[in-house]
Amino acid sequence: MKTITNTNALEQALALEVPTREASLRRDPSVAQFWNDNRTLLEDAWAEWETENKDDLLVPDESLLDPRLRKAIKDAWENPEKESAVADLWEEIIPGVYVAQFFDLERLAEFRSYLEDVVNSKIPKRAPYGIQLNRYGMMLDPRSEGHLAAPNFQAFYNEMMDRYMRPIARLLLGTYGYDNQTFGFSIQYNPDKDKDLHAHTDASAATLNININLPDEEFTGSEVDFYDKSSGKTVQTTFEPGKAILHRGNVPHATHPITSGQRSNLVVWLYGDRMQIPRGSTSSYGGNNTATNVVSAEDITARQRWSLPDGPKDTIAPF
Ligand SMILES: O=C(O)CCC(=O)C(=O)O
Ligand SMILES: [Fe+2]
Repeated sequence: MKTITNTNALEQALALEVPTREASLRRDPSVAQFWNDNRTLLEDAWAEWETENKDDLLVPDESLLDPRLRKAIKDAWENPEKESAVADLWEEIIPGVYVAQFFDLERLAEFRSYLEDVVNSKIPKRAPYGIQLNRYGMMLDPRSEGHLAAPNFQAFYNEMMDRYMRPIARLLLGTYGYDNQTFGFSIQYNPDKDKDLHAHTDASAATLNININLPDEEFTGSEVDFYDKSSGKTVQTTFEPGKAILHRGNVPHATHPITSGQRSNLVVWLYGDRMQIPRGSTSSYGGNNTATNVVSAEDITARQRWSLPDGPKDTIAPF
């Protein structure tokens, strides 16, 4: 059997005519069609881009992450009974919302320059338009068309989701049973465009929102409010370089307008098969679900938390 490999996918991808922002915003059927029709071509183009530039491109991996977090995660995978050292790195600011250092500040500039290389590749990428379109963002998960399909990036993304986010969410938020599936995108706020995000909940069991601003990239405004349903209080958080917020998707949150500078974040989600999220969760966008088979968090062992889901990844994308 003859297999056809696309040897000039990169060239072809660069020649594509990308749907306009207007068409994307109005969810014109031609937009989804464009990304679907070109899925394989774009994936091939990313692979070709990576090979062609292998001498200059960073190979992103977990060495970009905070050393203390890395050590605690490594120890917990080796011996799940040591998982409390991971929990100790996260500060709970309200029920269901935690903060920790995620990226290593020493390495963040390298990762940002990698993302700049990604943008400069000019390979068409789809911006996230879940709740509002964020024109400088991109889709990270293979379930989303037009995603950042560079194989080395995908390896890093999977490592982040499988080795870090899922067991941490199980440990802190009790998501076991509702975290097999992954989703992710990046966003960038700036004062002229895409400056805020109105109040919403996520269609996720857990959301990990990681700031990737460099220490000299200051900004004002852009605080994120989280609403604590149990006390009726709102907690205001300000992102710092490399810091991550892990929250239950059902905690209502909203982003204040950014008033100067820019803020860049990676936002990644976990949820269950068929987009299930724990009972009682409702979401203002991206989902259609309520779950049935609630597993009590107390019945889950440390060994179960530090394990990979055995089912396949599905292909349904929230947006
Ligand atoms: O302003 C942001 O960083 C987005 C906040 C958000 O929607 C989230 O963390 O889910
Ligand atoms: Fe959100």
